[in-house]
Amino acid sequence: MHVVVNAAQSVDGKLATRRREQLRISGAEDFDRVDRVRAAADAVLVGVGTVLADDPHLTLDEEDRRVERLRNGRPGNPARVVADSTGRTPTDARILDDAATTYLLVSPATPVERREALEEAGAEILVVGADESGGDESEDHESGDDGHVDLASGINALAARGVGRLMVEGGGEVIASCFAAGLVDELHVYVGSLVIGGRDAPTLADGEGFTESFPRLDLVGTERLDDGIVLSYEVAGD
Ligand SMILES: NC(=O)C1=CN([C@@H]2O[C@H](COP(=O)(O)OP(=O)(O)OC[C@H]3O[C@@H](n4cnc5c(N)ncnc54)[C@H](O)[C@@H]3O)[C@@H](O)[C@H]2O)C=CC1
Ligand SMILES: Nc1nc(O)c(N)c(N[C@@H]2O[C@H](COP(=O)(O)O)[C@@H](O)[C@H]2O)n1
Repeated sequence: MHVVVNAAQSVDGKLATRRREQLRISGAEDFDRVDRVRAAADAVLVGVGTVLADDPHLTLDEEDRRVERLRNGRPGNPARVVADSTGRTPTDARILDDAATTYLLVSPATPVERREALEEAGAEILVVGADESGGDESEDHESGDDGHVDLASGINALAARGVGRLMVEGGGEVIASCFAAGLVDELHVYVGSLVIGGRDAPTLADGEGFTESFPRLDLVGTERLDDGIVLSYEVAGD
């Protein structure tokens, strides 16, 4: 599995405001680049925090790209995936419409009735184990969260369904977990020319943070878009 993380942040590393409301950090040129990255992916993954905050659709904006995928025997849109330990995705979330397959990675703690309601709403439920290493409930900022799914197992389940290239769009908790589990191959960060500030605002990699064995990156590209810059990295080998 090849995992590509993409996010837009302010100069001070924030993905959104402390109110966790969606914020336009980049502009039209960068959204077109994001659409290209999505078009190359078999699936796009976000955390349920992003679903609750942004209600994203996670489909392609450009019809030409959808047509090209169909011509190549692929679904018009990449599949959508939510890391959603206890099935908190609302049944009327935009990602549950029929524009693409939507997988919810839930833990065994998700009640059966909740799983059935989400399936009824259009989701394919993949039950994967809980992450033993992360997800300290006591530190989970007012999220009502109760544990994290094991993303490595989730990725294996996706691979078994034909996903070979996964784009991770956020938010900060899920990106941190991907790095902590050593799953990331590429990182693309759009740095917008603004300061958001706020110690409680989400950053590119939240979670517990590293005190050693920091993920090291090789800077492989820079591109000026809109009024900001895209930094492209590959994750360095050992
Ligand atoms: N600027 C950007 O590019 C983006 C910004 N955002 C912003 O990020 C914020 C949402 O980010 P977060 O609150 O960090 O939520 P998140 O989207 O990272 O979701 C975290 C939640 O996912 C669930 N989860 C299940 N398994 C997990 C695992 N293994 N690791 C981590 N989480 C797991 C937990 O319930 C956890 O609370 C919103 O304000 C949104 O607007 C989100 C995506 C992109
Ligand atoms: N790349 C990027 N630039 C910004 O300025 C942003 N605010 C975001 N946010 C994320 O993009 C997703 C929106 O998806 P849809 O347009 O609904 O398909 C969502 O995950 C936002 O958090 N990204």
